[in-house]
Amino acid sequence: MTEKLVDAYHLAKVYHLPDGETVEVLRDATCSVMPGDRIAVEGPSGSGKSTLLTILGGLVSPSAGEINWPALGKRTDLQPMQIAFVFQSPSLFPPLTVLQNVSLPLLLAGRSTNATARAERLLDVLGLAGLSSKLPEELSGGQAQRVAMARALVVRPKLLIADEPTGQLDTRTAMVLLDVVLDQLAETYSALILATHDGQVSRRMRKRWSMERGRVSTAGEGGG
Ligand SMILES: Nc1ncnc2c1ncn2[C@@H]1O[C@H](COP(=O)(O)OP(=O)(O)OP(=O)(O)O)[C@@H](O)[C@H]1O
Repeated sequence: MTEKLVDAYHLAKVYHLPDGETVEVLRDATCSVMPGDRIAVEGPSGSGKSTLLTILGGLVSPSAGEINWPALGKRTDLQPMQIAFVFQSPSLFPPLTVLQNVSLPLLLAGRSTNATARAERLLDVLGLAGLSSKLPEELSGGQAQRVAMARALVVRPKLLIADEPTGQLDTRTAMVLLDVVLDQLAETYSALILATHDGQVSRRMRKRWSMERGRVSTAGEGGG
């Protein structure tokens, strides 16, 4: 039987603000992710998409509920090789070149053999080879976003979690990026969870979850 990558029950996330107020930004979220899944998470700004993604990826603990990663192991086993993230604002290391940024996760994980060659190949398929020796400060927002995607893919993660990864891209570039990402993930039957406001991007996913004021509906699982 194929094991789930993520198995989450009745997740909630509550923040206690300095003024004493309590905000419940995630409520009763039950969902799971299987190998090979393609999931779009849609919903208005502030509905809780980023919160859900960081919890599913093990970066943030829920205030209530239960989450497990049956096929991946314990929370401490998840990063950097099993679950990779692309954050809303690209988080490249300023002093490192593009090529160094992309190969870094492999070096940190002790997989230095062929790290540079793998990073170069990914930059090439993403159409970014010409940027290899540039520093992050020399990149446009969209270029930085695509470099961050290369850095996430370089480890061949079992699950890629991407928070609005095409937000700064024109539609054509976004679609080309998505083609490459889906091809790369298909090689290892890896899953993708992607938060997006872009209907064209979300239509490329097989499943669609929608969020509204902290609640997630997975009714769109059959779609696409
Ligand atoms: N650390 C925090 N402390 C307090 N409130 C927070 C914190 N992080 C997020 N929130 C609140 O949680 C709610 C959900 O935020 P979240 O970033 O998950 O939404 P989102 O759907 O991803 O929004 P967007 O589409 O604008 O990125 C928002 O009201 C936000 O202000």
